[in-house]
Amino acid sequence: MIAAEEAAVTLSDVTLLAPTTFTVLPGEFWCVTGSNGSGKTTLLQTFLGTRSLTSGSCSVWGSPANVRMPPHRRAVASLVEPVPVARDMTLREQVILVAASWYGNSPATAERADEVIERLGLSSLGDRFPHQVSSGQGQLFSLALTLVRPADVVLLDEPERHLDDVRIDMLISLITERKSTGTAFLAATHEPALVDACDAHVELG
Ligand SMILES: Nc1ncnc2c1ncn2[C@@H]1O[C@H](COP(=O)(O)OP(=O)(O)OP(=O)(O)O)[C@@H](O)[C@H]1O
Repeated sequence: MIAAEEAAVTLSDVTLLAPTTFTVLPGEFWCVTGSNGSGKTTLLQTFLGTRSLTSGSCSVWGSPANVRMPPHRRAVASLVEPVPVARDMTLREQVILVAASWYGNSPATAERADEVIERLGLSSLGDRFPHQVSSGQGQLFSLALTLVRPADVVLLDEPERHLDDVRIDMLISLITERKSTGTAFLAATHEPALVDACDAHVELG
């Protein structure tokens, strides 16, 4: 489903991503590991299509990753760059809005959004505004906005950011359930629990 073939990024004489090759199949959860500065975010950006490769290739469903192409944007959900949020809408309203933009505005869509909110432990905070939650709760909100939409591939950059062990377990169980429906996950992480839960990982650096 997603494949890197000798994918590399250099800027002048700086190596952002050394040549990297791997393939993630539908329904697989892969982690990208490696020390700080080893190129994990850069790799996710190349699959997102926001960072150009200097050699090799990164493809989604056999096509080069290109954020300008609607089929690519439809296939790929991501929490790599900060997710834009509205200050004047509650968390629940925003998750429903994203779900409705993909599934249409219906009671079933609201139920779908509520389920993601509940699975990420945010039910009691649904009526709050983004500036009224903690850093970890804000991270869960960003994950809810990312996971509520359909996607063939989900790219996550350090999804464990600000989360405690209980919330990391919640995230793992949501990923595990979603991958069983065929969605592929690629997560850059420093979190051992995520690496333990994944099907395979690629180590950079
Ligand atoms: N715009 C840039 N110009 C030059 N070098 C850059 C630029 N952006 C990133 N780098 C360098 O590219 C390398 C890879 O950065 P990247 O953010 O992909 O690493 P990372 O593995 O995600 O790190 P971390 O674990 O700290 O998040 C780093 O050495 C970084 O300093």
